[in-house]
Amino acid sequence: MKFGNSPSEWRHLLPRPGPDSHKHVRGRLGVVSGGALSTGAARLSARAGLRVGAGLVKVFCPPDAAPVLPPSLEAVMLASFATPEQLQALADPMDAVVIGPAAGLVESTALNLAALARTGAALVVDADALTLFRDRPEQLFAWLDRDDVLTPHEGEFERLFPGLLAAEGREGAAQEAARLAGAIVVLKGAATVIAAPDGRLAVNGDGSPWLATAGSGDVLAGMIGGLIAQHMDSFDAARAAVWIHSEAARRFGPGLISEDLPQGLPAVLADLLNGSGSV
Ligand SMILES: NC(=O)C1=CN([C@@H]2O[C@H](COP(=O)(O)OP(=O)(O)OC[C@H]3O[C@@H](n4cnc5c(N)ncnc54)[C@H](OP(=O)(O)O)[C@@H]3O)[C@@H](O)[C@H]2O)[C@@H](O)CC1
Ligand SMILES: Nc1ncnc2c1ncn2[C@@H]1O[C@H](COP(=O)(O)OP(=O)(O)O)[C@@H](O)[C@H]1O
Repeated sequence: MKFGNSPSEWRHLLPRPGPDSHKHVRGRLGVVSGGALSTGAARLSARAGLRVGAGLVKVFCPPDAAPVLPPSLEAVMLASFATPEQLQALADPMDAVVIGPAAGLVESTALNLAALARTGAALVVDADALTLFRDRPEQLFAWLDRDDVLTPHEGEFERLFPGLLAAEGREGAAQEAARLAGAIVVLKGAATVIAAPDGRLAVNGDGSPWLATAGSGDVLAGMIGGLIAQHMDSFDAARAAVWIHSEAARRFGPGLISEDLPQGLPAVLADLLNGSGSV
């Protein structure tokens, strides 16, 4: 079933806190950080997850990053892990976890992903956690559930699904990739295609070119994770996040850097939830 991606299709599904909500009820998001020199991407994801409404966001970092992160995290919580088993224990209470942004193209990233797959959390798999599996995509797919989300740009997509884009075009390739992976696939680009293994397909055709800046994909991964943590269906979370991300960039315009995106989200969300403004 093919959808467009106008807000009228999903705005009624956006989460909002009720009078009895507390932070744990609103949704818990985990974000796996890279090492001491690679923490920025996880910070972007975490901040975006909080801004999109997750009640609690925790960054999980390797021990060398633990002294680096606290000065740049305020509302975002922090926990360090030394082994995949420790990461699994930390992630177990989470509703969703983002892994991949600046995670490193090292085997520990694969082991960490396997550990997360043993938890009940839905996974958002991006960047290095995609590229790492370029020679063994079946291993990644075997660890995924149908509510997990892969967020490749075209380069990452080609690494996991060689030749599929050229053979099928963007929509067909995303659909086939979702079927092969058994998970939601968000094929990013000027037009972003969101495909589910059950055949649902949405095309977000009006992406903002101001998003062509380092780290904007890390923000999107955090937004998708933040909406899933709030118990939104993963396909709807992904297509809503893609639209909101692009709208925040469009409103900011020239000079946008990825740090600006999370702070642009409240105005877009307010217009969506209140049914006002330009949306
Ligand atoms: N704040 C931080 O800490 C940030 C940290 N980050 C982290 O840095 C790490 C490495 O990131 P990265 O950019 O080098 O890896 P990646 O995107 O695979 O590019 C490698 C090659 O792929 C290609 N390629 C790229 N995009 C493409 C596209 N859309 N469509 C098609 N092809 C595309 C392109 O090849 P070319 O076309 O130049 O031959 C490019 O040279 C990673 O861990 C990431 O998470 C970033 O998130 C930024 C913010
Ligand atoms: N020209 C463009 N028009 C619209 N959206 C774009 C354009 N270029 C990039 N984007 C969007 O910006 C984001 C870039 O993500 P990604 O390539 O993973 O960057 P990073 O790894 O630096 O975070 C994606 O959401 C993509 O759809």
